[in-house]
Amino acid sequence: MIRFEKVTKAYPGPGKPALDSVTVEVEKGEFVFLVGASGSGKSTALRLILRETRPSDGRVYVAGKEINRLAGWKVPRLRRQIGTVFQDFRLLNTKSVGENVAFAMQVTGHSRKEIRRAVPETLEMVGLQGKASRMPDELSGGEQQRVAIARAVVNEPMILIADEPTGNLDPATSNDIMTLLERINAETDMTVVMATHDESIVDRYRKRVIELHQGRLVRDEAGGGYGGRPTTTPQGV
Ligand SMILES: Nc1ncnc2c1ncn2[C@@H]1O[C@H](COP(=O)(O)OP(=O)(O)OP(=O)(O)O)[C@@H](O)[C@H]1O
Repeated sequence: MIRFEKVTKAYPGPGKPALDSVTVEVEKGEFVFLVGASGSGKSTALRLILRETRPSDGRVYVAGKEINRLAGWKVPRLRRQIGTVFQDFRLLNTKSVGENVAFAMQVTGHSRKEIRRAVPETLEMVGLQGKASRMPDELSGGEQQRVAIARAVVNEPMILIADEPTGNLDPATSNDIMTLLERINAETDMTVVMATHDESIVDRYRKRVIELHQGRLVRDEAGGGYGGRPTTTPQGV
């Protein structure tokens, strides 16, 4: 579903590349934690998947397409296949909960009938039934993140990218959000890539762990915890 082949990303200016010859593959339906210290290249990897930036070298494939070769007009179609969730929720604060979720369907050209059906269904799936007319600032952080997740999945993307989704939440609420992400992954077979610093989450949920260190892939371990041992053969080559 996602494949990096010797991907290097160097931003302009001096210093090491943000990603340095990373080769890794994530299959459809997997749930993967992407870990590493601040500056290790996690956000860069996620931005490459979304084609918000392009590799300096190597190839990035998403759903069988090499995204660097994708024509500009096809990028919106690629992005429609990818739902995104962030630490800071990024809701539209002037729109209600229901409108936030509906908006994601409006911009992708769904009919009003489809939207009327899917929005309540999705809000129920994330545990927000009855809250469609609330405004985001009337919700707790955990509830706001549920709205963001509903918005990310309402168009049934193939991939869900979550960049520190529990970063602003207390431990109990973080666990609720993890339970929800796990359920979405299990029930829909959506591929989930979650960048996180949250050691307790990584240790508790025991997913595949991909670890970056200064732009290099140093660990790729099924069911690994946060502090597993780096592999001695970076890139697995
Ligand atoms: N737009 C940019 N221009 C120049 N350098 C950048 C840019 N974005 C990131 N970098 C650099 O690339 C490296 C990797 O950054 P990146 O944001 O991918 O790391 P990260 O692991 O996501 O960090 P964090 O956990 O703090 O979000 C860092 O050295 C960073 O300073």
